[in-house]
Amino acid sequence: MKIAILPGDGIGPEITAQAVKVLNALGESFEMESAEVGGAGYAAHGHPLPEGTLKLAKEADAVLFGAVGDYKYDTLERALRPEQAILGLRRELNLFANLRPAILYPELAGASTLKPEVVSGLDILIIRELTGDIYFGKPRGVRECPDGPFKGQREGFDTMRYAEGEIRRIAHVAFQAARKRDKRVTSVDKANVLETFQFWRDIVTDVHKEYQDVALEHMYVDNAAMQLVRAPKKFDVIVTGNMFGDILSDAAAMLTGSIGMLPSASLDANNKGLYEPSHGSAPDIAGQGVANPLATILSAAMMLRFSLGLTEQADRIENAVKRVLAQGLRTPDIHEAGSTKVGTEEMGNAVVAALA
Ligand SMILES: NC(=O)c1ccc[n+]([C@@H]2O[C@H](COP(=O)([O-])OP(=O)(O)OC[C@H]3O[C@@H](n4cnc5c(N)ncnc54)[C@H](O)[C@@H]3O)[C@@H](O)[C@H]2O)c1
Ligand SMILES: CC(C)[C@H](C(=O)O)[C@@H](O)C(=O)O
Ligand SMILES: [Mg+2]
Repeated sequence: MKIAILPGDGIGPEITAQAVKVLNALGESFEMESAEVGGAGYAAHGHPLPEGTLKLAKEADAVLFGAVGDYKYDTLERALRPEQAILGLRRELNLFANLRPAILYPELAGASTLKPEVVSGLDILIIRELTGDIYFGKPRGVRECPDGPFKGQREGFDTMRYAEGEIRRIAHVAFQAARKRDKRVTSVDKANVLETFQFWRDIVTDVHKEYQDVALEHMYVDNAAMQLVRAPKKFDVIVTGNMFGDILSDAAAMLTGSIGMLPSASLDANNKGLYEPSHGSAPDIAGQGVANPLATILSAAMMLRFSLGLTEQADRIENAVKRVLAQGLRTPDIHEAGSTKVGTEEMGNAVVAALA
């Protein structure tokens, strides 16, 4: 089984190294090959998603991705910015289904900024559509404003759009995932204002006819953001579009104690996938050896489960993470009084040591 390792920028290489160490400790014979991506891709090959990196990602059975982004590249033309690498991979590999599970490990109840009784037992699955919406819609750009009080000035614009088939396939993913959980789906939209999301609501409602054993509710995104911090345990599966999913999943991450705890799987129609933490390259802490590697290690577990069919090995990693948390080991982002502060590498080593 071949795994493409794309560490990227900032804390990407630090956290990916820990996940690789854990994978190597499982006793399987994975073939792993690394390549530059993001700012590192631009620096080495003049492009954030170099041809060789894309080829490797396509031919591998799964991709383990760190993070991309570096403020020093923010003034480059958009096509050359690090973030284009992850967007390009999602599009080129057809990774339309992004699964972001927000689970609160009981040991971290005190690390969340919300009261323990609000978050304890939290287990929600955010399913974010990943290859459509305003992220990829065309036309986009800066043009001369055609009318209204600002006529003649420059205006920035993007296009929000969803094709029926794009909504149908992500709705199926959500209903099928719910069947394996608490059988409840909340579809999050902005149907009260946006044509795209009235259409989204209509299509999700239609797909739901095939899943009458699953309860469906619709919720506006502003209310969903509020409910996520008011009573997050009310949710089971949340399905939403690309942009709303981006925002809500960062909010959900904080319920789990830290964004450094939230893994993700980005899947195509055949469960081939790219696995990455939900957070970014965290330039503010890069190179300090303090980043939390658990979201990346848990993403590697998702990779074993969804793309490589190694369920038992995935369980081993997830159980090892539970053990290190029970031992009281904490990177600074989840540290609280009475726990033992460790760095990125120590945390990775502890997970390896805790593999049963
Ligand atoms: N998929 C990706 O590669 C991805 C995702 C999000 C942001 N980005 C990029 O990352 C760069 C920084 O973006 P940002 O600051 O808005 O978001 P970020 O997620 O990188 O960081 C937000 C905050 O969370 C902290 N944080 C993130 N991951 C952490 C971890 N594992 N352990 C401890 N703390 C952690 C950071 O220190 C920072 O304070 C930008 O260039 C952005 O475009 C990339
Ligand atoms: C870096 C950026 C393109 C990306 C996104 O917006 O999808 C990130 O925020 C994420 O959540 O994976
Ligand atoms: Mg994001």
